Amino acid sequence: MTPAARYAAAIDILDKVLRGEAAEKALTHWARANRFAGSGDRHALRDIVFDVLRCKRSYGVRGGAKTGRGLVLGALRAAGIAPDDVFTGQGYGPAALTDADGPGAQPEGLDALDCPDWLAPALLASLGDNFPAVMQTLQSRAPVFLRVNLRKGDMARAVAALALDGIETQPNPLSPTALEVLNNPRKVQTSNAYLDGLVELQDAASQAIVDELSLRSGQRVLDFCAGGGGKSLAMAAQTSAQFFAHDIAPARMKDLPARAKRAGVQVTVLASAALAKAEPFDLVLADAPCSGSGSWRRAPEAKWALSQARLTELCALQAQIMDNAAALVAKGGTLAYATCALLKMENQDQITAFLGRHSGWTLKKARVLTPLEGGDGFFIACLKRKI
Ligand SMILES: C[S@@+](CC[C@H](N)C(=O)[O-])C[C@H]1O[C@@H](n2cnc3c(N)ncnc32)[C@H](O)[C@@H]1O
Repeated sequence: MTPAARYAAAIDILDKVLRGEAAEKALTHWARANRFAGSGDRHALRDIVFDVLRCKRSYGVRGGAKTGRGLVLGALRAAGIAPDDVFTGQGYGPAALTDADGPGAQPEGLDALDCPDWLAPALLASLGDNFPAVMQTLQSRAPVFLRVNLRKGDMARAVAALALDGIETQPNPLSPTALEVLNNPRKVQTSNAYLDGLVELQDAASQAIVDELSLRSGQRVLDFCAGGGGKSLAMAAQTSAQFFAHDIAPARMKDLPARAKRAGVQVTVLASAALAKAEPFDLVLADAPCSGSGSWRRAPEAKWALSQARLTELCALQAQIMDNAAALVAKGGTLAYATCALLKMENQDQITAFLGRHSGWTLKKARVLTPLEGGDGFFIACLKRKI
């Protein structure tokens, strides 16, 4: 496909996304209907669509319309690419520009930051002076990070193994196990280091959160909201403890046994009904569902889809999950509450409210990471239950 044809396809896909279809689905449908397109075209198209969605608001202003065509026009203007070179009306490219497309405008204020109006006060209150810089960081693609599985080898071995497959990496200061992928990120999942379980795809801040848990051998550890099991695996790679994974939606954990096998670690999957028999645990991690505001670079549609009603619902669910998880912690044990959210109401305020609801718990430590540190935005707090 020519670059112009890719932009034309992106316009069609973006129009579907604007009508409510999920971007991943729209991209998959497009690929099925256009089997001539190779993987290079599909990847390039995906990059265009997600780059645009991150900056949907500012590109709409630059392009003069909140349509697929307007957004792509805005993206080209923002990147300094002459729109006439793409909107040629030739071959499979988008129709030539007319007066109706208009000159667009320079985005300012919340337009320029790609920040939803209703969320700006809460984000500003949570991020303070960092608000503009964080919002600007969320306009760009996230780096790709790997976690080196110390059960299988050290950092030097992982770097060398990846280099043999043409993947250059460099250690990242967020975690002693984190490597940033510098080139060929799409080769990772077919590399020997990945297939042998020496590395796993995981955001560096997500790894830093696990580093905060001070895991010790012999502990019984429950990942209460395990999802795909990313944090279960990171925890199990750190020490020889007994690791358990649970999620209210067990299907989310379906790949966990195979991933644990590849990583050379043991994680026991527990159904909700089995929790009562398995408790108490020395450490329960509650990596709760949240706004995902710390990972909007990876999932930009979530930024625009979040509503006040959904946020209120999430906050109530987070409080309920903390209460449920706390009931599973042994006396003297730890409840670790984590989110990939930037909002205080999902983070520090939840801890304050928990301590107000429950006596006999103390806050041992808390850490806030924003995308300014390089990885996703994350929050973790460790609460100790009295003996
Ligand atoms: C942020 S995700 C977890 C991500 C995962 N820990 C990881 O590192 O890949 C939150 C998870 O919480 C689960 N969840 C939602 N409500 C829950 C509940 N009441 N109890 C336990 N898990 C719940 C969701 O199904 C979802 O998989």
